[in-house]
Amino acid sequence: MWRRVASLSPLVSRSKSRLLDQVQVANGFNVWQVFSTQVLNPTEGGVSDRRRTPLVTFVLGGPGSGKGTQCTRIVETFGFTHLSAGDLLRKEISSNSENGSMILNTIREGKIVPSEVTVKLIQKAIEASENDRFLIDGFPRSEENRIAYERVIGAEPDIVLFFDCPVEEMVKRVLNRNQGRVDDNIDTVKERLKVFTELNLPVIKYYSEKGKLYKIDATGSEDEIFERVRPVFAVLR
Ligand SMILES: Nc1ncnc2c1ncn2[C@@H]1O[C@H](COP(=O)(O)OP(=O)(O)O)[C@@H](O)[C@H]1O
Ligand SMILES: Nc1ccn([C@@H]2O[C@H](COP(=O)(O)OP(=O)(O)O)[C@@H](O)[C@H]2O)c(=O)n1
Ligand SMILES: [Mg+2]
Repeated sequence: MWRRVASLSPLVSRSKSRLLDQVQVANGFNVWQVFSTQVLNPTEGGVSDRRRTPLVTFVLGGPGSGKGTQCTRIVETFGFTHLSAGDLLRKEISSNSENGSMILNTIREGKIVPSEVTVKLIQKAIEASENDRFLIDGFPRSEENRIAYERVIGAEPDIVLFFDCPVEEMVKRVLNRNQGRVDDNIDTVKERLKVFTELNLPVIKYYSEKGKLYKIDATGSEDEIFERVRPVFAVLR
C-alpha cells in the first residue's frame, strides 16, 4: 500500500501546476500555503513514530454524495483509519446502549443526534486506534458538532474534504443504496437534505474561510472522483 503512494510522490512534487489544476481549494486559497502551514508540521521531538497530535481529515457532503465510498479508497491508498459518525451511531443502536432508541428515532427523522453522544463515540474510537491518521466521515454536521469536537478533542482538523454533488444525483444514489437503512427513503432524504443545507453548509463555509476546505466535484465515476481526491493526500509523504 505504501509503496504505491511513494511511487506517486515524485510525479506530484514535480508538477505543482497539475496539482493546482486538480485540487480545487475553496475561496482561492493556495494549496501549497495551506499544506505548508497546516499539514506538513513535522513530529515534534522526532523520537516517537506516533505523532503527538493525530492527523485528522473531516469528510463532508450531503447524503449520498459518496463520502463513505471515497473514504474506503483513501484508506486503501493512504493508510488512514475511517471513522464514520453514522456507522458509530448505528453500532450504538445495535449494541442496545442506553441511547439506542433516541439515536434510532433521530436517524429515522433525518435529524442530528446530540453532539455530546457523537463526539464521545469519535473520541473513544480515536483512543482505541493505534493509527495517527483519521478520516472522520459525516462529522461535524452542524456548528454545534464542530464546537463540541473542538472542546472535547482540543484540536481542529488538518484537512476538510467536501464532496460537492447535485441534489438529484444524491437522491438517486441514496434511493439505490440498498443497505437496508431506515433513513434511505424519500421522506427522510428530503429532511436530511434540508438539515444539510441549514446546518452543515455553515460548517463548510467556516472551514472554507479558514483555508482548510478541499471542494471535490463528486460527479462521475468512483475512479474519476478518487483521482480528484488523490492529490490532497499524495503530498503528505
Ligand atoms: N461516483 C458514484 N457514482 C454512482 N454511484 C456512487 C458513486 N459513489 C458512490 N456511489 C453509490 O452511491 C451510494 C451512496 O454512496 P456513499 O458512499 O454511501 O455516500 P455517503 O456516505 O456520502 O452517503 C452507494 O450505494 C454507493 O455505492
Ligand atoms: N455527525 C452526525 C452524523 C450522523 N448523524 C445521524 O446519522 C445519520 C446517517 O449519517 P451518515 O453519515 O451515515 O449518512 P450518509 O451521509 O453517509 O448517508 C444522519 O442523517 C444523522 O441522523 C448524526 O446525527 N450526526
Ligand atoms: Mg456514508
